[in-house]
Amino acid sequence: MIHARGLTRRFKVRKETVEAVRGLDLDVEAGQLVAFLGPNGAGKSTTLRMLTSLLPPTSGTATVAGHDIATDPTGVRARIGYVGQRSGAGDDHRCRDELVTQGLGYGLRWSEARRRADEMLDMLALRPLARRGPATLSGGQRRRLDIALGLVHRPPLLFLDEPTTGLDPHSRADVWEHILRLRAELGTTLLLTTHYLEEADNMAERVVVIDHGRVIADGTPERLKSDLAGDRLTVTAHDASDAARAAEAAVRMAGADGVTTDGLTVRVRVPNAGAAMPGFLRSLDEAGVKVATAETSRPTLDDVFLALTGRSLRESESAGAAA
Ligand SMILES: Nc1ncnc2c1ncn2[C@@H]1O[C@H](COP(=O)(O)OP(=O)(O)OP(=O)(O)O)[C@@H](O)[C@H]1O
Repeated sequence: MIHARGLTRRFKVRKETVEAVRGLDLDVEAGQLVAFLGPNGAGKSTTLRMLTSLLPPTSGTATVAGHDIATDPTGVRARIGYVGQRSGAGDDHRCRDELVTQGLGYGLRWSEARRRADEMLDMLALRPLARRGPATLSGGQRRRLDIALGLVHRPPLLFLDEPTTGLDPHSRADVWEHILRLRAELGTTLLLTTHYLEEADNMAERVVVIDHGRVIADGTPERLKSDLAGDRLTVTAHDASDAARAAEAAVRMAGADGVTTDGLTVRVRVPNAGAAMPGFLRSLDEAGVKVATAETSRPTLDDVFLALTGRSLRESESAGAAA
């Protein structure tokens, strides 16, 4: 559905050149739900805008839904939906009229445009709001209307740029429920961007991590976490000498990696925490180490980002927000 090679975009800002996307390769098969995850300014939106043919690449090539973004942008646009960060709905028309107008814009006949508009209103639970103007909708309802507008011509591929940013947790869950239902019912291939680690982890079957315009990791959330971050065992020792001996025992443990001590707390990365903990506790007991608490933890996608970049995605986000 998407095949991109060496996709690159530079911007000239005064005398400086910003390399927004650097040599991106990407293949997305039909039916996948792919999340682009990365901090502010990583190049996620720029990539989406190139793949949707809204922005020409500086170099590189891509075919999207079988059409070349450079030589056949019209062919690309007819086969995709794009929901940008800013709402595409105007404020002058009622929701249903917006949808019908959008359908007509895609070359549908009147009767077909009306039928599709009604179908989308039902699918995104907007029917009770059909006669309202977009300006009167809540953030979550408006996002659902944007998604309906992106889907009115039934594209096989839908791009969503931060579909849930700025929404409260309830509305985010609601938008997700609709996205997942659309996918199940229409089989739409979905490529979306998000800042929310938990969303990418829970909802996407494939996460493409982007940083400084490059893909730095690509895989299922489970795979990324086990390959790049690993599970963790954490024990809190009774006193400093116990902590030192616990750290020594951790270093000797088979498969252990990255032992750190913080006061009385010793942390160690292992491939499978559940399997490793009983043996670790036995070795501590044999060494006469007194343990106050012991716990296992699974890594998050933030641990993956940290392992890859040395930065936390959450910290990069707040730094970006403050900038
Ligand atoms: N039109 C433009 N002119 C100049 N620089 C731009 C332009 N569009 C994007 N950039 C720069 O390119 C880089 C990537 O921006 P982009 O919007 O793709 O990032 P992003 O990952 O989508 O970030 P966010 O999560 O904040 O939306 C940033 O440094 C940004 O400032």
